[in-house]
Amino acid sequence: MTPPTPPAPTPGLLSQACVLLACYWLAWQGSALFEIRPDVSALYLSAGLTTAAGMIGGWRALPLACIAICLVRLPDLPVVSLATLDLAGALRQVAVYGAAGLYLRRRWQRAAFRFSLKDALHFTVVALVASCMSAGLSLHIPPFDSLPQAELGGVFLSFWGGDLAGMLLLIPVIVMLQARLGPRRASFVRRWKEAFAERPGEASATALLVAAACFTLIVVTLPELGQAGPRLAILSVLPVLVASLLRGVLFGFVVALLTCVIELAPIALFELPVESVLDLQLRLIITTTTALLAGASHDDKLFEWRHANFDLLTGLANRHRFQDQIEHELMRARRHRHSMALLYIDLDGFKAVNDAYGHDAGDALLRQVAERLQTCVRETDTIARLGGDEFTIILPDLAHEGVVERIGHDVLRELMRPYALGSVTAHVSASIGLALHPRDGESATDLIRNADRAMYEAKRLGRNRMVRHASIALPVFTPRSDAPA
Ligand SMILES: Nc1nc2c(ncn2[C@@H]2O[C@H](COP(=O)(O)OP(=O)(O)OP(=O)(O)O)[C@@H](O)[C@H]2O)c(=O)[nH]1
Repeated sequence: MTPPTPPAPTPGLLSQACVLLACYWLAWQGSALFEIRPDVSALYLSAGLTTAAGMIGGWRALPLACIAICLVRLPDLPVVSLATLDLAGALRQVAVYGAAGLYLRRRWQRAAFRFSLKDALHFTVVALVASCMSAGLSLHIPPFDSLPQAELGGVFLSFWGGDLAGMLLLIPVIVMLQARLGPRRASFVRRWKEAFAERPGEASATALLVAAACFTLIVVTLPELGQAGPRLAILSVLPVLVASLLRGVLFGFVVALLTCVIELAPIALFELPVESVLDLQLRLIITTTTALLAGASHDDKLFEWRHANFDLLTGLANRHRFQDQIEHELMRARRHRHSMALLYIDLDGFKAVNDAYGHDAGDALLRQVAERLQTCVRETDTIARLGGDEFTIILPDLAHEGVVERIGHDVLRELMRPYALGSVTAHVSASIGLALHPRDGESATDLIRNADRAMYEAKRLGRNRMVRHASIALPVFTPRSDAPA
């Protein structure tokens, strides 16, 4: 049996506190950079950070967050006001956004790999409600509680807009960084590449995106647009919409962030006048919400398509896609009078790995098998996992049959190499059944059945070998497909 893998060391409280403090300092400075009216920031990143602290660290992180908020604001505020405004402000923030984070915690942990449309909607609504509550509470905190009635609306809106923009900008970034750049990055990149390879029109989509981005730059930065400028700037949401619909949340959000930077940076750098802070905040909110919702609907469709066509463990084609592909390749082979091969691969001794090292180790081995198979064939060949430890390879456009012998040999050699599974090393081999079109089967059904039979013959003969169907002396199923070579 494998010795249990030691748990990954968790960072200590002190280092967590330092990281949190550094994050709050950055968020505070980032928000201050966009303070376009005295005490009114276009976005308040601290709100998003507190929600993220609740989502990632749970309720234990919240007292720490409260202390961090007070500490980072200390140098920027007169000491007298600290006991009232700052502590009360920190408590308000932690109570509302921390609670929102705790509420989102379970959902976020489940949806760590992607924002589904449902999750994106849910998150947007929670952000909206939390920012409304927080802005409402702010009016009861000094010095805002002594403001005249007429000014309360403006204060409420600037708090609400800044907090909501800050949440919508920051939380998805944190969640996506956590989920996507973690240990599964490699498989994510592979899945991403595969998905792109599958989608046609990539070049025109990119051109469309570049055109939309240029349009935004012109709209947002050209002062000649004069009065129409601020109103037209809402069209800067266009590239975000295009990017999100074409490529999903992650890409859409990157474009949204760039768009927000393009909108905010000139204001902050050149101290340009801003007509209405709320307008600007609303644009940021609309931009980020568009990226989330449009991107999530794209990701949902992609997810469904992947589910229907790919094996989620290995990223290879699944049985359904394999069936489509073999029919398609057979049609091509008949039309061009090419021969085609089907390899039916079943691992030898895989159950023992599962039994000895556990299901997770078995899964890791299957993923490595998939990677190794990919090194043995061309990109145009189709590798599928039919289920369990059964794989198939379709080799279309065969120049001559000797190629199959070589590939079969490569596969056997590759799959025999030891598998490093964490702290243990496992060994398996493979039995391969080979059926060639047209000699070993005209139809997909014949070809699959005959390759499967040849694979069982390889097992019977002692495993770790490839057997060609035509070479087996087996009872005849159909006269044509079982004729000896
Ligand atoms: N880890 C893991 N195991 C799986 C998965 N799907 C099926 N299995 C297991 O794979 C094993 C396949 O059984 P067999 O094909 O009989 O295993 P084997 O030891 O290779 O036997 P031979 O094919 O006779 O050499 C079974 O124990 C299944 O429970 C999966 O997705 N992950």
